[in-house]
Amino acid sequence: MTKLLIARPAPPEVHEALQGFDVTYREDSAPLSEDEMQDALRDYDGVLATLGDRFTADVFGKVGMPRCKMLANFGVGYNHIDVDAAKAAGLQVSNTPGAVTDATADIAMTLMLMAARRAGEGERLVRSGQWSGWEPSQLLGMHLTGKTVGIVGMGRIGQAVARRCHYGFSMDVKYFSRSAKSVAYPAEHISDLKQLVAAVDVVVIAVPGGDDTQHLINADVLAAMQPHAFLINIARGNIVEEAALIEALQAGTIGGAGLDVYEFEPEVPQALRDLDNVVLLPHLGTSSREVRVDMWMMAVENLKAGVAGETPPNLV
Ligand SMILES: NC(=O)C1=CN([C@@H]2O[C@H](COP(=O)(O)OP(=O)(O)OC[C@H]3O[C@@H](n4cnc5c(N)ncnc54)[C@H](O)[C@@H]3O)[C@@H](O)[C@H]2O)C=CC1
Ligand SMILES: O=C(O)C(=O)CO
Repeated sequence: MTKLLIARPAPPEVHEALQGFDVTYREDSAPLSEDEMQDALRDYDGVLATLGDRFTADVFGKVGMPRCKMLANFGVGYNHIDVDAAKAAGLQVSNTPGAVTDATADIAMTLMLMAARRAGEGERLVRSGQWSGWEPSQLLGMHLTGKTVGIVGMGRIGQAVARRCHYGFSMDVKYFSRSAKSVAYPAEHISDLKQLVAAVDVVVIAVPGGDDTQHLINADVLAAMQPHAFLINIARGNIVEEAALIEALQAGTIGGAGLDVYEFEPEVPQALRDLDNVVLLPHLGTSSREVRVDMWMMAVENLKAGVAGETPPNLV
C-alpha cells in the first residue's frame, strides 16, 4: 500500500481525501527535525511537508536514493526545499500557487494601512489605558488614497496587491520586475530597484525568498527610499537585510514598516519589537480557514498525482 506522511495536523477534508492510502498523520505542529526528514524520505512514498521543514541538499545527500518520490509542499514559497537536490534524488516537488494569492495580498493591505495609519500604535494606546480622548493632532499618519505604491516582484501576489491599490485606493502603481507585465490598469515598469523605491510612498515586497533574492533590500536600497515611505514585506524574511532595516527605522530615515515575515523566523529581534514605527505580524499571509483548506486540498492532489507516477498539477 502507498505510504504517505502528512507532516502537520490536517483538517478532516484531508483525511477524507486520503482514504485508501496508508497515511501517517503527524500531530506535531513544529517543523520536522533532520532525523524525521531523513526517515520520511526513506520510509514513505510521498510526503506532504511545509514551511520550516528544511529539506536541504545535506538531508537528501544523507539519504541517497530514497523510497519517497513526491514532496508536496503546503504553501507557494518553497525556498526551504533544495529543489535541485530533490530532483537529483528522484523526487518531484510541488507547491500551492494561486490558493494563497488573495489572502496574502489582503495581509499586505492590512500591513500597509496599519503602518501608514499608525493603527498598531493606536491599539497599544487604547490597551494601555492612557488614551485621553480624540484630539486633532493625535497619531497623525499618512493618507493612503492617491499615493504611489512600488511593487517588488510583479507575480501573482504582487499583481493582486497592485489591483487592490489601484481599484481600492486610487493609488498609482509602479513595479520592479525582470520583465514588463501586461495588466488591465496603468502600471509603470521600472527596471532599477533603487529608482523604484525612491519614487514611491509604499514599497511592497512580493518576490520569492531564497539565494537569488537574499538581501535584495539592503542598506543602499533602504537609503534610497523617501523619509516618509513605508516598507511592507509579505514575502520572505531573508529578502530584507533586517539589521539595516532596524537601523533605518531607529534613525527615522524611512517612515515605517509592516512585516509578516522575518529574516530568522520565528525569531523577531528585540530591537524591532521595541520600535513603534513597525507593524509586526506572525506570518499571517494565508491564515484564513477557507484558504488553508484550499491549500491542503491542492497539496493533497499534488501528492496523489506524484505517488501515482504522474506529473503533479503544480510541479515546481
Ligand atoms: N506571508 C505569507 O504568508 C506568504 C508569503 N508568500 C511569499 O510570496 C512569494 C510570492 O508568491 P507568488 O506571487 O505566488 O509568486 P510568483 O512566482 O507568482 O511571483 C513572484 C514574482 O517575483 C518575480 N521575481 C523573482 N525573482 C525576482 C528578482 N530577483 N527580481 C525581481 N522580480 C523577481 C518573478 O518573476 C515573479 O513575477 C512566495 O514565493 C512566498 O515566499 C506567499 C504566500 C503567503
Ligand atoms: O504559501 C507560502 O509561501 C506561505 O508563506 C504560507 O502560506
